Amino acid sequence: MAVYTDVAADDLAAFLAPYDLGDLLSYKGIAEGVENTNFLLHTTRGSFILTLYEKRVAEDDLPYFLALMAHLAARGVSCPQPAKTRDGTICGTLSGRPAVVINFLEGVWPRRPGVVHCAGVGEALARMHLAGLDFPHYRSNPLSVGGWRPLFNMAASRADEIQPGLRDFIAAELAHLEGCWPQQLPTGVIHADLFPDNVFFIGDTLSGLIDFPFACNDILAYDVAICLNAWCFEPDLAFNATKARALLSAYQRARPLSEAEQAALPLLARGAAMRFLLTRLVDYLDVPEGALVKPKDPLEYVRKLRFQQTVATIRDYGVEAAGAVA
Ligand SMILES: Nc1ncnc2c1ncn2[C@@H]1O[C@H](COP(=O)(O)OP(=O)(O)O)[C@@H](O)[C@H]1O
Ligand SMILES: N[C@@H](CCOP(=O)(O)O)C(=O)O
Repeated sequence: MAVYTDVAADDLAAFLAPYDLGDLLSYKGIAEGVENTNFLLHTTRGSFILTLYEKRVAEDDLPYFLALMAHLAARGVSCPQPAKTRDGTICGTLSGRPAVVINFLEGVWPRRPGVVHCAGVGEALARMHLAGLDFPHYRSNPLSVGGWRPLFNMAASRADEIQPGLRDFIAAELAHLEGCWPQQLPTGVIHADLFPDNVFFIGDTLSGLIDFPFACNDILAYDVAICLNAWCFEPDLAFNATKARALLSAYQRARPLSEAEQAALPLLARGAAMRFLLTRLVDYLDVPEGALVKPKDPLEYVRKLRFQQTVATIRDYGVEAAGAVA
């Protein structure tokens, strides 16, 4: 359960008073997510999600992704919308944290993503990338290649507690990635955390995307690589080429990848695996006292990274190269 910050009922009632969200009937901490504190609110006007932003979200970044959610929704990408107070304010402060109320999105995230879900997320990701092309704001990605060494430095001295040799493994891979990270690929707005728990479905139909605090401007194909890692491995961490084909084909039907993007995909997937390995490692080694959270397993991403190191071309994902989109 991700609840880092407690909220007293009186404080919540005072926080909600300037909104037109009805009277608060109940609220409870949400047993999912690892980054921020989330509560499900029931009011006389319906259900809402209250998010208190924690350590990885700077208050200055909130306007970017709150505006992005409105921009995407206006272009047909289903995602929650922030509630406004009667004077038009979106973000407030609650229990000392920046806090926002968003509407409740119907659907459930797939606990065991199948091929149909991979196709759904591939298409939705491409549509999100296209919808973001005219988004007028810019936020660099603090968790791209330049942000990985500071994370490594935070965890390096204790990495071998998780797995002997992990420190040297990461050090070598990080040096490699820093030396050849691509600079010329198409960029735009990326979600940067589009894992299965951030994509809702009703039946087999995708109903919406949530959780935009990592959204930023970065290499579009890097977002595809994040999804390959998050969606196309089995619980035993075997790579599933059928799922990768479904995800990449659906993506490319909406937004074909250039030859350069296709060629870079294995490298981007190594970087994407490194990014989540590092944040998981840092979080695993430093769970805040009293926090209700189940940290995610860094070793899952060591295994995924080791797989991606064996991939030479997009064909190794079971996908035909440029032009031949299934
Ligand atoms: N708009 C929403 N509608 C319905 N449920 C939501 C919504 N936003 C978040 N949730 C629920 O809260 C959980 C955690 O949200 P998430 O945004 O992933 O957390 P975090 O901020 O920690 O990444 C989700 O898995 C989902 O169950
Ligand atoms: N997706 C990240 C963790 C952050 O995502 P959340 O949506 O679970 O808060 C990971 O798997 O490491």
